[in-house]
Amino acid sequence: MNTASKIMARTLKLALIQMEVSAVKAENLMRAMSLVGEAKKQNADVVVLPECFNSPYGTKHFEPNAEEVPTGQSCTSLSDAAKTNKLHLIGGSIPERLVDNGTAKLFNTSTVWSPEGTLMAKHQKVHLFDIDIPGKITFKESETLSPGRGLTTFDIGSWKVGLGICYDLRFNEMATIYRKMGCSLLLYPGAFNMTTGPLHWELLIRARAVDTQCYVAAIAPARTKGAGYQSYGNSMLVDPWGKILCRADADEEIIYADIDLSTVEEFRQQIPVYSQRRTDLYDTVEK
Ligand SMILES: NC(=O)CC(=O)C(=O)O
Repeated sequence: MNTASKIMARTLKLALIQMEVSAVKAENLMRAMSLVGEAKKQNADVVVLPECFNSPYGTKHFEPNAEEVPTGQSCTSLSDAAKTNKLHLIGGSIPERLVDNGTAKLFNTSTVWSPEGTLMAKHQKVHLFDIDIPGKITFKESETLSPGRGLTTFDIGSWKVGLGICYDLRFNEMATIYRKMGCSLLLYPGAFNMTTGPLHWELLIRARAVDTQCYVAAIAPARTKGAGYQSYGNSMLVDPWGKILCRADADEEIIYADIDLSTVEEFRQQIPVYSQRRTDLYDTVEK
């Protein structure tokens, strides 16, 4: 996109990077930067990395890999990659260390970078992944992480984008509020697992798309043999009709799709559920 079309862009080419993540941060950063370069060669306008792209996903990995935003090593690499390739880059997520009232806290944080390499937005995972399915998976992000306190939107061309991280995808109220704020695209870097992923991942992504009449993308790490947490993978982008436009399997892959604001507008006109809501009978938070 040149500067004029950047301001007005109604169509965008998205690249979702389902990358392999190892225990070596420097290796992950180099791999991510090289994959962003590859997406640029395919003319992507917006590139999205997965949740925890700089270190394995797991409570014991958060503290040793945590960095300050935006001064840490991972943010520096993301800023450079966005600037070098002149594209919008959503940096999946990283463990963020933030000193709050003299106390150091950790967050699961996604950063958004402009084609000039500046930080446009940051989202701290709002809903922490605390679940207990006996014999299958017990995970308690709240043992090490603090929950984010706000919702996050940003603009690319004519698009307002709403950002969430993984477990945030399960909360339809959050997506509904993004719709009320004017979003047409929702992005969820996320790492579902082999218990919840097969049944819920696609279902939730398509449900959020149809509920909000937005494009919805979810971007996972690739599944890595021997990793403590097995990512379901299956990154995908779904249109407002609920149709899957592109989908990865379990391995490392970049998937691409073009999105068009006219599709959002037409669908919203054809099935005008938003204006048909009976807010006299029920409502979520009004914006
Ligand atoms: N990892 C998550 O945050 C969420 C997840 O795996 C699930 O909801 O299932």
